[in-house]
Amino acid sequence: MTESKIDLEQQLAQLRHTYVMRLGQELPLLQQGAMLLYQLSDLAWHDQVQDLSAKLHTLAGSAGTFGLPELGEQARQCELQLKPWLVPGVVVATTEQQRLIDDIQQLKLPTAVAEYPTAPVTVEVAAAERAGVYLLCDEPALTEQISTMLDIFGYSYRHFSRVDDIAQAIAHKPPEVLIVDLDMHQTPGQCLQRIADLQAKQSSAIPLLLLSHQSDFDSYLKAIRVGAIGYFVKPLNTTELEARLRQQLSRNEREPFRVMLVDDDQLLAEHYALVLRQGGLLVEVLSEPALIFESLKQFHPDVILLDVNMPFCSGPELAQLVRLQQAWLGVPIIYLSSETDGEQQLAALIKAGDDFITKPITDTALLVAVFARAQRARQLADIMTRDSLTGLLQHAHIKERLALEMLRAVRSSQPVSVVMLDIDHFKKVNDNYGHLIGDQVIANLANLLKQQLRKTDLVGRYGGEEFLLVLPDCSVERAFTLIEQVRELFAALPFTAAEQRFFCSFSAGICAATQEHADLVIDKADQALYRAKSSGRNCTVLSG
Ligand SMILES: Nc1nc2c(ncn2[C@@H]2O[C@H](COP(=O)(O)OP(=O)(O)OP(=O)(O)O)[C@@H](O)[C@H]2O)c(=O)[nH]1
Repeated sequence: MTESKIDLEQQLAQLRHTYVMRLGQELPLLQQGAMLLYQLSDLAWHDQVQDLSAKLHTLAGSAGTFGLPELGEQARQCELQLKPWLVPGVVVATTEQQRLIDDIQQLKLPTAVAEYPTAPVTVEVAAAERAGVYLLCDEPALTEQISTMLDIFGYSYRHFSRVDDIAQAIAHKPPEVLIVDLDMHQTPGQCLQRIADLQAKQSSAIPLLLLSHQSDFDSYLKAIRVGAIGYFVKPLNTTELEARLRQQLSRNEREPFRVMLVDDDQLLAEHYALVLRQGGLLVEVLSEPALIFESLKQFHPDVILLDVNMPFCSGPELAQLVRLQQAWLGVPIIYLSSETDGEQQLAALIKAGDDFITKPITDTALLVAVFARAQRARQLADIMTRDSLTGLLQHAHIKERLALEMLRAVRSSQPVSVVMLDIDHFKKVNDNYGHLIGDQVIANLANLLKQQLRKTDLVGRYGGEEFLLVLPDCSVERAFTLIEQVRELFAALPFTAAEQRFFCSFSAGICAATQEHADLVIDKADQALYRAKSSGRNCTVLSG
């Protein structure tokens, strides 16, 4: 067992201990409160019913989370009995009240509280334990095409032309990604069977990218059944293959998903936060709803998890508040609530909010549910701000990010470099080889830029074949060396169209982002680019 897992279990056990201690004090108070029903009438009786209902609701939602599912279920049954009494003016027979009071007296802590069930929070196999890319292909031309792409983009890879050899290598050290040409000398069926045998020996499936000439439903189905995460129909588009490969390999570098958790029950909130953090998510717990806007601005969550029943300000009210501000319209709001009544759930969703997760929930189910929603939210946010051909930031968004980086640079006194980059004689590429091939050239340059620059650098598609780069903490001299390297790599990247091989190049202009307006800085980089074009293209020019 890893140290962090032991640590998690100790922390969860501590929280559970505190919870059980708290219940030891709260249950007798709840029972005394129920006895009061006999003595109260009218408004005071009604207030007491509301108070009991809220306490039973909280107990129903939390007890299961802390390993007391029977107690949670009993509390839920009591809450349901009480529900019709919440209607103003209702008359409740004494026998019915007696039954509820008896049931509430039955709510007890088990004498021997079972050990806390270990949280089966799954952790993926660390990338460091795996080798880079393995390629299985016995066709020389295709192998060369893929190897060139892998070389240029700097992937570490090994090539195999026999299944037996790759099986041995995998047994020694499995790769992070396996690329397989299904049209090897065996039939695709045989090849797939061998891959399935290899996958069966792994503790977690190797991500698989398959190449084939077949594009029927049956072939796709068989592919996903052996663990394919990508399927490429020939003739192979290496740009697409590289983009998928990078997506897969950069999964471990992706910024963690950010979750804001709003719950007035601190113990529960801490428990959920621990579980989510253990699953690799960044969690901010907010117990003071009035601070929501400040927290949103500072934390920028991918998902907001909201309790429904909170004093002073309910979950749906808080959700409506969040939706008042345009900036947070796209952030999904999920209610994490012990509300099981479908109608109440719908009423909350109609006000604001997107989904319900019902408490109690197991740790794994919580992690999976939140992870899936955060991932989807990040994907959608990307679609809204990124260009569909290249996955780069769109014109308006890269300009916005430049302005932000310039502000940050003032605070940190670090230099920011701005690069304007344009593909040379691109009109000719389109005219000679067609628009689709032109698109491929643009996408390839985008991939190369993403791959060569740092995670913190920002790359945008400024215009058709024009790119704007923002490089934080980077002097213009360093930016020059970096862009020259990318320029040389791009100029060496072969493209193929109708059996013809051709090469492209780009020109670039660089300037330092000083304390001017972002538009002026872009203008300076553009003038440097113009000078690069006039001095023969395929070169980089520094502004000033
Ligand atoms: N395939 C493709 N072509 C595009 C896209 N956006 C713009 N273009 C084309 O890019 C070409 C740009 O041509 P010009 O601005 O004349 O520049 P150029 O031919 O690259 O020449 P220089 O920049 O002077 O080296 C035009 O033919 C546009 O139609 C795109 O998304 N896809």
